[in-house]
Order: sequence, then structure tokens, then C-alpha cells
Amino acid sequence: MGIWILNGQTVAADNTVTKKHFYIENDKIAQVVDAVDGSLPDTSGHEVIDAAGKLVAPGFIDMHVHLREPGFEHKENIATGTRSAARGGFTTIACMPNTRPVIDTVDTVNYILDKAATEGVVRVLPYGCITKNELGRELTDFAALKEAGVIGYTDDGVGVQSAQMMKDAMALAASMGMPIIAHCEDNTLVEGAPVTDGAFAKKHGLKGIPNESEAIHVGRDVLLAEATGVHYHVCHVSTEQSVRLIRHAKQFGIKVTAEVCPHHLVLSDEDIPGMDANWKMNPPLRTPRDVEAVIEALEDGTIDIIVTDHAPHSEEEKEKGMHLAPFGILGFETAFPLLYTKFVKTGKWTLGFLINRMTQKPAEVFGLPYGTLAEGSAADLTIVDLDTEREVLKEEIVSRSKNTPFIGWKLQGWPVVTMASGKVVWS
Ligand SMILES: NC(=O)N[C@@H](CC(=O)O)C(=O)O
Ligand SMILES: [Zn+2]
Repeated sequence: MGIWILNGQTVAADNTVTKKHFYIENDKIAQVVDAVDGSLPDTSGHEVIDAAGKLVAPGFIDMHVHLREPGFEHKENIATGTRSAARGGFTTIACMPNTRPVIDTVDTVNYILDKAATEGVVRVLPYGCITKNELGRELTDFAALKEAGVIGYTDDGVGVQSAQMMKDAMALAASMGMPIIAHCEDNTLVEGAPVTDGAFAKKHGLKGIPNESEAIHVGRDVLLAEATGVHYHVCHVSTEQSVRLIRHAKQFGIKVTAEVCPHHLVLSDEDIPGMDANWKMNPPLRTPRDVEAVIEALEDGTIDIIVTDHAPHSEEEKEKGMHLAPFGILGFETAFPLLYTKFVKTGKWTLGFLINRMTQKPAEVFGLPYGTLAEGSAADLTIVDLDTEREVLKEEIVSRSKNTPFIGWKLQGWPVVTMASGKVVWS
């Protein structure tokens, strides 16, 4: 017995809309049929999901998430994090290694893959650390980590401060055909600042995080990527200066790709209502000029993909206030509705563009066989109700943490069924 998904609207990257039926058998899309003139396939003996009037998209892919396990299970674990992902329509997620211990050994990679297989509901792809303990002093065993199943190397949460260390990492990764994923931040420029250097910092007398703290690493690293030939991927781009450097590097033929988060596309520092740490994340919300720059960069292909940087922290931790609370906000459950409401509903982007940057494009950038609804591919699908407006309610958040600035926002574009590897994991 299989599952028929009937009469869903699909939308291609060029925004062509087609109505289709999908037959799911085991963990694969076994058959895709054009739904012409109300024709229906023979569904007898099979389960049926009626997708009429709904969008059927490839399961969303999120290449930057924090699942917090092992070590910070009071914030999130693989079971709760993957369920939160499923509610957001994500079926493949790549988890960052800033756990405790960090993902710098084969044992920790195995631990995560085992947990994901037994307790997770969506596909989890781990990154391994660039340096041992993310301390920036000594490279990890790249070959052993690759063998264990990591999809790239990153010290996310902290920037690799030494240019020589980064160059060595890139040379080694390049020799193995693996990417380097960089959290770009020069520590000497950011000490103790909780928000960006902008209007909010000025108003509250706070030290600001300057744009250069991010862009200096981007500039350094595109040169190192050129020298080593590595695939270099920039995490959570937030500044106009970084955009400029990436655009220039791409024009020059350097193998650089980049990601942006929904909050950096939708919010600026001028939206921060007060000293509330649910508005504190790294990189911080930047100025309206930076927001314009990252939007334009995503539109013109300078920035390749959208990621959430899902970064759960407990309420006790966030209640420590703007100065002491850790950086980070939730991402999974509001990402698509936020972007759909802000950019597609208003006619700024096509639906096809948004879907592409959350599915096919991330798959392309990281060489993954997902993000497609083609026959024979993994049965990862997200069915979305584009019409019903709903409020973001704290009590409905599936993540173990609740740290989001979007509570109370009224949004459209809610995933109603998420299927991962042929199983319904959210409805
Ligand atoms: N983005 C954040 O504000 N925080 C992340 C770390 C990171 O992605 O840099 C976290 O681990 O909490
Ligand atoms: Zn980061």
C-alpha cells in the first residue's frame, strides 16, 4: 500500500504552476501524474491525501541549524528539533557542531547520526568542526570526519581567527572535495556588544557590533578560497559590505556561495522594540541599508540560499537580558510563512523563486540529491496552505525553546503536511 497525494499545485523555479498527483511508495516518489481535466488515478487500496487548493513543494532544506544535542538538551534535542523542523516544512537539515562535546570526533558524528536515525523525524546531515573544540588552534581529522559522514567543516558559533589556520583548513578540504562553511566574525572588533552598531545601540547607549567584524572575514576568506580552490560557503550574511565582497569574488570566478536568514531579510535594528533578548542574535539585526543589500543580493544570486540558523535557547537564558543572554533565535517554524507573507504576498518575489531558494538551490550548492519532486527521488514533500492567515502562538511552538521575536505576528503560508522519506511527520 502506498500514498496518493492528489491535485496539489506545484510551482517551478520560473513560477510555472502545474496541478499534479504524486504516488509515494516506501521512501520514494514512485509516480508523478499531471492532473488534467479533473482526471484521477486509481487510488484503490492506497492512502489518499487531498492536496486540492494547496501548494505541494519539495521538502524544504535548511543548511544551518542548531539541534543542541549532545550537551544542551535543555534548549533542544534531536527529537524536538527535528519535529520543529517538520512543522516548518523542512525535511533535510544540516546541524552545526557547536554542541558539547563539539562535533570534532567520529564518536560524536556517530552519536548524532544514531540519534537522528532512532529519534529524529527528518534527515539530519552533520557538519564537523574545522578545529578541535572550535578553539582555532588545531585542525580536526578531516578525513576521519568525512568518512563518518559529515558534509562539510565549520566552527560555526565562532570565527576562525587565524588566517593561516583557515588557509590550512581550506587547502585540506579542497584536496578532499569538501566545503568550508564559515561563521565570519573577527573577535577583536565585537567584544561585549549585543546589537549592531546602529540606531538601537545609539538610543540605548550600547556598544555596537560593527559591520566590518563580519566583512573582514569574508574579504580574507574569499582570497584564501581563491588561493586554495576550495568551495567556500559564507554563513548568515548580514551586511552590505559582505555582499559587496561576495559579489566581487563571484564575478572573479572564486568558488564562493552564501546564505541569508529570514530575520535578516525581514527585520532591521530599528525594529527592536526594547531591551528584549528575543531580538538578540549573531550576526545581529543590521541597519535598514544592510537589509536592503541582503535582499538585493538574494534576488541577484550573490546570496544563493535561505537558511534559518535555528538557534534555540531556554527562557531562563534569554531572561538574563540583552547584555548577558546568549545570541540566537528560533527559525524553523516561522521561516516559510514569514518570507511568503513579506515577499510573495506583496508581489516582490515569485513563489517559484522563494521555493527554489529553500529547496533546489541548497541541494545544488551542497551537491545533495534532494529538493526535487521528480519521479524516483526521495519522498520529501511539504504541503502548504497559502491562504489561511494565522497568528504565531507561543503555545503552538514545537521546539523545546520559545525564543522568537515573531510571536503575535499574523502570517500566511503555513505548512499543513510534511512528508519525510515517505512518512507524514507533521500534519
Ligand atoms: N546565530 C546565533 O545567534 N547563535 C548560534 C551560533 C551561530 O550560528 O553563530 C547559536 O549556536 O546559538
Ligand atoms: Zn554562526
